[in-house]
Amino acid sequence: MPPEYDWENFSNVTVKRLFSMITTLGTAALEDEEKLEQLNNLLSEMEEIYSTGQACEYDDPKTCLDLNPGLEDCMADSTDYNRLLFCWEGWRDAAGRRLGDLYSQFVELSNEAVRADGWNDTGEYWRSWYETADLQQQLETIYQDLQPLYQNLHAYVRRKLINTYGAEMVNAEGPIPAHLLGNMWAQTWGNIYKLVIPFPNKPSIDVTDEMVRQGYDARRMFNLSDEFFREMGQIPMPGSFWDRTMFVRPDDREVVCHASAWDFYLDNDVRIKMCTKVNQEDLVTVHHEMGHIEYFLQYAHQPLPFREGANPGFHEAVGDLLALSVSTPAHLNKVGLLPELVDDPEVDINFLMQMALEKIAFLPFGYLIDQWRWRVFDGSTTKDKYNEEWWKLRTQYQGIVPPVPRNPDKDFDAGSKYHVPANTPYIRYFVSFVIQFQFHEAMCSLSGYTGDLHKCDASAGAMKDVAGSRLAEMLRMGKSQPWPEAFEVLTGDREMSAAAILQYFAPLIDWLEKQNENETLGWNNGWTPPY
Ligand SMILES: C[C@H](NC(=O)O)C(=O)O
Ligand SMILES: [Zn+2]
Repeated sequence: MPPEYDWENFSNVTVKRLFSMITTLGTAALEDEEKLEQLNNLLSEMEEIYSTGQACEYDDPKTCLDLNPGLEDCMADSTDYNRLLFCWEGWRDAAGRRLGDLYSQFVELSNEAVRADGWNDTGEYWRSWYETADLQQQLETIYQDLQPLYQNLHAYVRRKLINTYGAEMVNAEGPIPAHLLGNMWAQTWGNIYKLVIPFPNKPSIDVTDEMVRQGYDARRMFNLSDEFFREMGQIPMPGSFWDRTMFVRPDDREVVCHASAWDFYLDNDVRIKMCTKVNQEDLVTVHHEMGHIEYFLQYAHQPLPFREGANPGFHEAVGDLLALSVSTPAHLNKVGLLPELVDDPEVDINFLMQMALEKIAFLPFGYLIDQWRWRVFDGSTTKDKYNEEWWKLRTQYQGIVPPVPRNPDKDFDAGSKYHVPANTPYIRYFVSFVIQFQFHEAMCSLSGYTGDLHKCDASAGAMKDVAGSRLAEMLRMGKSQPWPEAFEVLTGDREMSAAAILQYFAPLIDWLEKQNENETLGWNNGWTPPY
């Protein structure tokens, strides 16, 4: 059927862009009603399994732990090798194993649906949102630029874990057992800061204890974030946000506790759903989710197809960007969460280590999830190879290994990570972790700040209003133009680059290189811990 409008030949760029977006249907292109229903049923069944999964000891129901808070707290707080192993393996038995068959059925239907929309496979459709022909090459180049820093952090942390768990369980030249990094997926390592802190005798920069001491609750954490967005000249959270947001895990029903932000595209109805815990990690997550809400509010005036991030990485970067200012010891001191502020290079290194455990540790994880998924969608990774390929990438990029043998027929470890059963693309977080430092560098210089990038609190700059209004200008554009146009409004650049994140961590890189003089950088993929 010829198109009613010959929109591809329209001269008005904006109307042409609108048509191009409106005519892109994605999985909604699947005309077979029954198959579309099956696709959606598979998604809700996978979400149900993920949100109710539990690990129990000896099948004793009194010992059962949910992912949030029980199993995540186990991974965050325990330093008992075998207890960590119980939580790590228990979650994968409860969630991952039960999702393998459903996921492969989902892949087939998702591909059939996007092919009806003219895409080769779902991965190609997802990558199209970046409007960047050489996206994969650009990301690989940036990853290569960052790998030396990651390998230095990995070698340093590995040495510290040998000190904690012994050379039997952690090998000085091998990959690290995946359950020892303080997180269910080893994606951020902030929870083992206590094991790796460079200068333990210096004043703490972790504010969790102070938050608890001051009686912080979820709502106060959200208020602190909202106040910072206002201070930076952004749009305050609307009244309905405070009435309709889910701040904490309810005790009367099962919910998906993975934090999320929602745009109802109507009357400024925007909400967050989060099972907030009172700690520094969740204070950053509150800013992350509120960053999504801010973007929703800033582009609400745009025509519907433009009410998206300039690319998905932008949406993930907004909240983290502001959290980079909030997380500085100077800002935490200003809001009364850090009693004493000392100007001491060793405290700086402690701070940069804490940030690196969140931001550098994450980079290979953020990069590999969709490397795995794109190959599943394009068919080069077949179902029988799902788990083998998953661990090949996890060891190759992250330098970790499973602490117990994996059963290729039963285990589906990719399914133990929310975004796979929830079908949320993941490369957006790798993009975000790179561009948020380019945004931060721009905000800092626009605000008139001239010191070290890692010490910058943009809200302290004499010209913070200039920085805030430039950020708002970028956010207001939504997806009305290709992302380099929006990128240029705030940064003056048009390309992603690792330069800003490397500049932020420069003092730590020097320090780590000295620490690692006698360490092996990297790992031999073949080593496994004693089972
Ligand atoms: C980094 C990613 N953040 C998010 O989902 O909001 C995650 O938690 O895995
Ligand atoms: Zn997010």
